[in-house]
Amino acid sequence: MKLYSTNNPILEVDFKEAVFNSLPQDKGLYMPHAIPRLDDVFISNIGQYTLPEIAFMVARNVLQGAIPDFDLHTIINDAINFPAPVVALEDGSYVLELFHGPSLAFKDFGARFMSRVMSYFLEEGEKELHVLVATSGDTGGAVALGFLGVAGTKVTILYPKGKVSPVQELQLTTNGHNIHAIEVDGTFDDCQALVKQAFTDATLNEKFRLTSANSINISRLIPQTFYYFNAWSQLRRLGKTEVIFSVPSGNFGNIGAGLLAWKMGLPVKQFIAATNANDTVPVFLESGVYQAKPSVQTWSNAMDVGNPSNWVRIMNLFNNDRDALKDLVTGYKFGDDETVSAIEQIFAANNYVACPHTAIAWLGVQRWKETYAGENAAMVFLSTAHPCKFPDVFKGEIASAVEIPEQVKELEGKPKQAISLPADFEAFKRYLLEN
Ligand SMILES: N[C@@H](CCOP(=O)(O)O)C(=O)O
Repeated sequence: MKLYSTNNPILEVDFKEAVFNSLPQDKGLYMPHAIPRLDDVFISNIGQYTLPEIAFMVARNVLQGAIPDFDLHTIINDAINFPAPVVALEDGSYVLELFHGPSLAFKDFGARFMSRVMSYFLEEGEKELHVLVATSGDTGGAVALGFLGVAGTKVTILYPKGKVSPVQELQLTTNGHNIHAIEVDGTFDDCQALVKQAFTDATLNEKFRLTSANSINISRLIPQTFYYFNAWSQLRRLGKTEVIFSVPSGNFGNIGAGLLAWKMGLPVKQFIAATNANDTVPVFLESGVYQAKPSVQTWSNAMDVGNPSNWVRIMNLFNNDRDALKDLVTGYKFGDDETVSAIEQIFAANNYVACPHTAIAWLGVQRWKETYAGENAAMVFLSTAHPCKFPDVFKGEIASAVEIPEQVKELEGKPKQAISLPADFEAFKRYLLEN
């Protein structure tokens, strides 16, 4: 498998180098030179395969031998050891539940696969790997659990102070060992900018072996393709012949993975990129003007991203042709009031509690159905996080209906371990050098 930089199409690095570098020096993002189509027979018969079997076939197809089959099997069976069911709702739509992993968010797919791949590639006696990650809520917890105790790694998580939910904060800050947390007085975009700047800083790169666990790292994105294929497998078993995915979108890694899956031959009729008030992409799709803007805080905090990192990858997949992209991707934006009302409507119609991000994806389905009356495709909205991560959002009987999983109960009372920093690169750099 060879990868290029979105800023330099003739660059060629192998998978291991892309995983450890995270970002090319030219500040582009790595993309595979070839995204081979999966065998048609496999896709036609996908309904007979399990999630780990699908994950293996998909990973092998894209990695092209970068990890030998036996080792890839081991990595996948260890990493993807939780289900991702498609659940039919009373209103005729389907919810793809991606929150059954240890951190209760879809990020477990990427973080667990990535940590095992890095550990596989790390050789004994090599310099410690310093993993930097910015989070607006869910990535941090998944990365913390994915890397906790992984020999030869040290993780630093940056999160925006006061802008993640209390459960998310506990997931990030109570691990100890090789996991360190910094609360940054700023937004997620500030955290992401600090991490990106660290990769281009000569002193830091001399002293540390830095890598990123955000979806800018290609090894985070590949495993997120697995659940799209697995959803299609479940829909085929239900006799469905067409699918539309509505994806709650912030940093655009999730929908980016869906588009990679589509490139590999997954027959998707349409993707809906559903955002909150952080609407950089819907505005671009509508107007052609891409204007990154400071993120604003919403109830769907993990999607509070004003400058989505993966957008460049998505444009690249479509040769920067907005019209071609618009044939497959529709952008919708929804406000907090609509989100809260969607949570109430979903509960009233289905007795189902959706987290705010999930509710936005459901709203995407509703908007599509209003626009295209008589749509026959299965409408699947992605549920990216367990509702218990957002207790402040729910009231009354909805709040009472939220089940609290064991791993959240266990977090109660654990002391927060985080240091505070301003959104200032020199302060961050000093912290890294002194610690
Ligand atoms: N929504 C994310 C933001 C970081 O995105 P990533 O997919 O690049 O890790 C979060 O929950 O932290």
